[in-house]
Amino acid sequence: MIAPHDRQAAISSETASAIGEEGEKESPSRNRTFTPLFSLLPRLRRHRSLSVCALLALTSAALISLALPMAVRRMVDHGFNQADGAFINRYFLMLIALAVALAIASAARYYFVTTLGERLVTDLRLEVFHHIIRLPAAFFDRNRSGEIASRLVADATQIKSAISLTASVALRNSILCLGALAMMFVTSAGLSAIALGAIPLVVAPLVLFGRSVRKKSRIAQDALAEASAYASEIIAASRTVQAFNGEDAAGQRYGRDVELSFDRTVAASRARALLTAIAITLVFVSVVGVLWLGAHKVLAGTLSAGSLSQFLIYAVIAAGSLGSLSEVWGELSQTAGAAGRLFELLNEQTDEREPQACMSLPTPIQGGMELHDVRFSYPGAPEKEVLNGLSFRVSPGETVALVGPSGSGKSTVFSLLLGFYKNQTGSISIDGRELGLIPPQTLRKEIAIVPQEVTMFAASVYDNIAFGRPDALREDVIAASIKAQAHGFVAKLPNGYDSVLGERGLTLSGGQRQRLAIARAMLKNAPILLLDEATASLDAENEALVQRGLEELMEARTTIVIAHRLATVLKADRILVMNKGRIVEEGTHASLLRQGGLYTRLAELQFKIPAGLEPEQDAA
Ligand SMILES: Nc1ncnc2c1ncn2[C@@H]1O[C@H](COP(=O)(O)OP(=O)(O)OP(=O)(O)O)[C@@H](O)[C@H]1O
Repeated sequence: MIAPHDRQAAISSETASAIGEEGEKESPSRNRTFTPLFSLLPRLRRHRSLSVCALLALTSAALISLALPMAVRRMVDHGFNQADGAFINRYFLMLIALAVALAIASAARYYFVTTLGERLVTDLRLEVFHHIIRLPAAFFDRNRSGEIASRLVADATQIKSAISLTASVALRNSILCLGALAMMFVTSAGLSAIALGAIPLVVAPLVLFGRSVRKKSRIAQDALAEASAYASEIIAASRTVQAFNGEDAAGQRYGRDVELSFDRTVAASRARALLTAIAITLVFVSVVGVLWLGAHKVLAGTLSAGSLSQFLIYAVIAAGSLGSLSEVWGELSQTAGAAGRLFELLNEQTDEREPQACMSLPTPIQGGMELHDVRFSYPGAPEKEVLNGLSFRVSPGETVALVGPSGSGKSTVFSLLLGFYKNQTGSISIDGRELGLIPPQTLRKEIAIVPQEVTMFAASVYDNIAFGRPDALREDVIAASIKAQAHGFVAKLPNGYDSVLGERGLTLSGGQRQRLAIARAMLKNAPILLLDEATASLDAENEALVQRGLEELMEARTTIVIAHRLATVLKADRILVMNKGRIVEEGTHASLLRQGGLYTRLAELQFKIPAGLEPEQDAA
C-alpha cells in the first residue's frame, strides 16, 4: 500500500508530467492568463450568426437594464413634482414596455448564449476525440485513459458553463459597468474622475489574487481527474478487484482520492470567496469614499442633491457590475485552466508522416518483410533496449512463427510493424519500402491483426466483425464469419448478427471472442497477418474451431505468428526464436529440437514436448 504522502507525490508528479509543473516551473503559455480562452474565438467564428444573435441579445438586455433606472428617476423627479397624471401614465406604460423588452431580450440571450456554449463544446469534444484517437501509442503509455476521458467530460463541461453563463455574465456586466460609468461622467465629471482614479487601486489586488485562485482551481481539477481515472480503472477491472477481495482497499484509496479532491476544491472555493470579499470591499469602500466627497460638494453648493442621487444610482450599478465581474473573473480563470488542458491534448503531436517524405506501398502488395539490425527502446524507458540488433526476413506468403521467452520483444515487433512506434536505428521494410516513410494509415490497411487479448465493442456482432471494413456487404460479413468458424454460435444468439454484445448480459466465451476476432481479420482481407495466439487454454472443441479458423485466415497471406500452440509451430514454414531482443535460433520445429538450444527448452515448457523426442514430421 502506498503511503498518502508518497501517493500525493506520485499524483503530483503524474499530473505534472501530463500538464507541466505549477509554480516556479510554470510553462510560458500558462503565465499568459486567459490565452487558452482566446483559442476558443476562431471556433466561435465558425458559428457567426449564432454568435451575432447572442451578442445582440446580450447587448440589448444590458442596455435596457441601464435605461430602467433612468426612467424610474425621471418619473420620480418630473412626474411627482408636476403631479401630472397623464405623464405618470405614459411613464408607467413605458416602464411596462421596457420590462417586456427586457424579458424578451433576456430570454433570447439565454437561448442564444446557451446554444452557442453547447455548440462550441460539442465541436471541441469532437475535435479533441478525433485528435486523441490518432495520437501515437507513446501518448497512451504516458497518460491514463481514464484521465483523458475525464478531461473530455469535466473540462469540456467547465468550458460549456463558462460560455453559456460566465461569459454572458461577464459581457453583460461589462456593458452595464461601461454604461453606468459613462452616465456617471454625464452627471458629474469631477466625481467620476475621482472614482476612475480609484479603479487601479481596486483592480491591481484583484489581478494578483486572481492568479493564486487560478492555480488552486487547476490543482483541484487535477485531483478530480486523478480520482475519476482511478474509479474508471477499478470499475473496468471489477472482477479482478472482487477476486482478490480488493473492494475495501479500492474503496479506501478512492475515498482518499475524492477527499483530496474535495479538500483542494474547498481550498479553491475559499480563495475564490476571499477574492469576492476583497473585490466587494474594495469597490464599495471606494464608492462610499467618492460619495463622501460628493456630499461635501453638495454642502458647499457646487453639486445639486438631484445630481448626486443620480450619480449614486449609476455608481451602485457600476460597482455592482464590477463586483460581479470579479466573481466571474475567478470563474473565467478556472475555465482558462480547463481550456488550457484541452488545448494541451490538441497540441499533442499526431504521428502523421511529413507529406514530402510519404511513400506508398505497391499495389497489390506482395507482403515481403525485412527487418535489419533494428534497435528499439520504448519512449517511456529509453535506457532499456528492447530490440537489440534484430534482423529477419519474411518472404511473401510465408508463415513465420515467433517464439521466445516472455519479455523477449515479440509483441514489440508487432507494434513496430504496425507503425505504433518508430525504431531508433536499423530498417524495417515491406516490399522494399521503408516503413518510416509510409503513412501509418496506409500501412495498416495492408495488415490484419488478431491480438492475444481480443477487444469487442458494445455493439452488434455484425458491427464488431465489420469494424475494420464498415462498408462491407452483409454476405461478406457472414462469409468471413463462416470461415472463422463463428457462424454456428452467432446464428444461435437471440438476434443473430444483430445481437448487441454486453446488452442483456450477452457475453461470449474466450473461444467465441477469438473466432469473432478471426472473422474481423478475415473480412479485412489484408495481405499481411500478425497473429498473437492466445495463451489461455480453450476446451478441446473451441481449440479445434479456433485452430481451423486460423488456418483459413493464414491461407495465402504473409503471416507472422507469436506462437503458443504446437499445431501452429508445426504448420509454420519457419520458426524464429527470439531472446533479449534478437533472433538466436532459426529453423523448423524438428531442426530446432535437434539443436537442443533455447527452443528445445521452450518447447518442453510450452508445447509439452519431452526433451529429445522428435515429432513425426521430423522424419518427413
Ligand atoms: N509500452 C511499453 N513501454 C515500456 N516498456 C514496454 C512497453 N511494452 C513492453 N515493454 C517492455 O518491453 C519488453 C518486451 O516486451 P514485449 O511485450 O515485446 O515482450 P514479449 O516477448 O511479447 O512478451 P510476452 O510473451 O510476455 O508477451 C518487456 O521488458 C516489457 O516490459
